[in-house]
Amino acid sequence: MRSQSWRMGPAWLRACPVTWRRIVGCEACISGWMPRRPWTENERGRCGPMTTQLEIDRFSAGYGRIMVCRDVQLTIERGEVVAVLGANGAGKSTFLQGLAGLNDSQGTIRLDGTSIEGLNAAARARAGLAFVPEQRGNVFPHMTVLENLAIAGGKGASGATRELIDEVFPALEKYRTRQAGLLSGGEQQMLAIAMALMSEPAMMLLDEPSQGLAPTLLRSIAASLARLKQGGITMLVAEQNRWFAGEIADRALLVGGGRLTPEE
Ligand SMILES: Nc1ncnc2c1ncn2[C@@H]1O[C@H](COP(=O)(O)OP(=O)(O)OP(=O)(O)O)[C@@H](O)[C@H]1O
Repeated sequence: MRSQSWRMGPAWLRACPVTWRRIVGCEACISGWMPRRPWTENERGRCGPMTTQLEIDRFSAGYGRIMVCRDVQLTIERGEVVAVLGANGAGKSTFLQGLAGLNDSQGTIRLDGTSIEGLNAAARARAGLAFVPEQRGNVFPHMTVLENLAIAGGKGASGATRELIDEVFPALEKYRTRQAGLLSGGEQQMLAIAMALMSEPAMMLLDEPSQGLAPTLLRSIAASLARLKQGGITMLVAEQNRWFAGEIADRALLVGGGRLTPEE
């Protein structure tokens, strides 16, 4: 959907200098999340530079010599949200973990035009690929919400990032001094996503964020991710829940038989 604001004003106003963003910007730049740079309309009608975020070519991922996903070719534009759908055991997690450098993989991966396939998981994370795993417990249970965020933030996230997290996950704001282990499963999932955001990643890889959530929390996390999408965050989301994927994704790919194919 094309943002209404793009239809306003003369063509020369279709830039996004920060001082004008509340007048002429689209939802993505109003969040303040996107970096300052010359803007153009991209294919999806959102405000943002027309740049490729992730490029994968002849990419395979698996365990030892067994490649679960084979010969994947995929391009994801900046600000795009792509869902990877498939049944249990189809290879969704293996694909995401392969991109994050957590299993055995081969092929080309370019993040913002820079090749990262030779890097280990920590270096890929530093390069801007934030992985949020499927299992709960990827928070430090004996530390408070604030301490978890501080650890994830390293040298310190920007004010805009902290504001975005507070806005998208108000429950975390409410429980900031509570131990993470005392949060509900859904709140721990929110914290895990917020921790990934604290590193201000170029792109997030989310492995089944809907898993095990009650319907109310499911809607809440879907709304949070949709808000992050409005903020221009690029995401690759492995999912089994088609409703959830449909709420947040621009397009979907199906995993099956070791291949990734566009969903019709
Ligand atoms: N560490 C591992 N070593 C060897 N094989 C594995 C390992 N982890 C997963 N597999 C196998 O890889 C295949 C794909 O598993 P994967 O977890 O990627 O599927 P999935 O689509 O994410 O499933 P689910 O939705 O149930 O999490 C399965 O056959 C699984 O048994």
